[in-house]
Amino acid sequence: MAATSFKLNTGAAIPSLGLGTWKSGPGEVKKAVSYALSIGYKHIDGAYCYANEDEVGEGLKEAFGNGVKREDIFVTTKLWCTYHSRVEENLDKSLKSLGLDYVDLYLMHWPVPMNPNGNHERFPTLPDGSRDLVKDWSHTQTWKEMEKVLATGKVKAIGVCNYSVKYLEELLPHATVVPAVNQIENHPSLPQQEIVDFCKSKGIHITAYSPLGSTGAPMFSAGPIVEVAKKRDVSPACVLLSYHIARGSSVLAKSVTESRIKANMELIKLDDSDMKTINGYSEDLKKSGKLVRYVYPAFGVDFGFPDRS
Ligand SMILES: NC(=O)C1=CN([C@@H]2O[C@H](COP(=O)(O)OP(=O)(O)OC[C@H]3O[C@@H](n4cnc5c(N)ncnc54)[C@H](OP(=O)(O)O)[C@@H]3O)[C@@H](O)[C@H]2O)C=CC1
Ligand SMILES: O=C[C@H](O)[C@@H](O)[C@@H](O)[C@H](O)C(=O)O
Repeated sequence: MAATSFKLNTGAAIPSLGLGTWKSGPGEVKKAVSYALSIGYKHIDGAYCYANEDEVGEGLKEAFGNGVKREDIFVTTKLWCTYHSRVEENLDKSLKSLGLDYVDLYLMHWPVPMNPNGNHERFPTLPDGSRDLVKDWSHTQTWKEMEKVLATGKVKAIGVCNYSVKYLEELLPHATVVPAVNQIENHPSLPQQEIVDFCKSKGIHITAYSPLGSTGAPMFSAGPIVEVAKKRDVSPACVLLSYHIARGSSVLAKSVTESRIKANMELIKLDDSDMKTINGYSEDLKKSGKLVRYVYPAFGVDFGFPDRS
């Protein structure tokens, strides 16, 4: 059986599988959250930036009304870029929307501060259309603010997203608290082995996002995924999600479709031969410079990922 949870450096357990909520639209996400929790999901991943936390909160409320206990589930949300110097303020907004008094994990969404007083609350731009970034505030300062909210008890653990080895090497000398999690894009077309290994060596747990290749699940048709799925008599989704559990990572899958939310709960223990097939595919893409990164927002910043500057 595949592991159902992993231990964080805080001592808490993070469930292996979480329901993603990015791009889960109005009228969809309440139902998705409530349904997922009713069939046994234990982890909901949200973010202030997704602009749907009110409805995620309605889904949580419905689930609690149906007997799900707060202490039995794990809720993650994220600090948005326009709030890097106002961490507690952004956290309080998320908690209010979610209807919670704490989250289990609070993540810095991207290591890039954006103008808190710009022309848009979430996505401020300059006259040339580029993102309005703050140049005199560093992500290491943001981390110190994240550490402060840990002391309030409103978050049980803090972590980061979208951190390359380069950015982690900048952060760690300033950190009193080592991030519990680094949430990164991860799938066989973007294995990010160097970050996975680095995080392991520092006790930072990896959570994989966009495991299906994000919108439309394009990873389903990758040859070796289909091959392993046929061999194991499971779906491509099952292979793509189970791949992370085999690597010691947790994984987030987004869906607003009940049948898919349910299907994505099927996780198996991939064996060495399955992993060899998948890793061979990743190696070939790496050698030929064909790794695929589906999520790379237009910050105009080099995040230090070897596949993309
Ligand atoms: N920290 C960060 O910067 C980021 C975090 N994330 C988090 O990770 C989560 C997952 O990543 P995301 O990018 O959403 O993409 P996923 O890789 O989870 O793919 C989601 C897409 O796959 C479809 N899908 C899901 N399950 C199935 C299935 N069994 N069969 C067929 N299609 C399926 C969904 O369709 P449908 O919904 O229509 O059913 C949707 O179009 C996010 O929702 C978010 O919570 C994601 C990106 C960045
Ligand atoms: O979590 C999902 C992604 O990181 C998403 O929040 C960003 O891609 C955002 O839409 C942006 O454009 O910066």
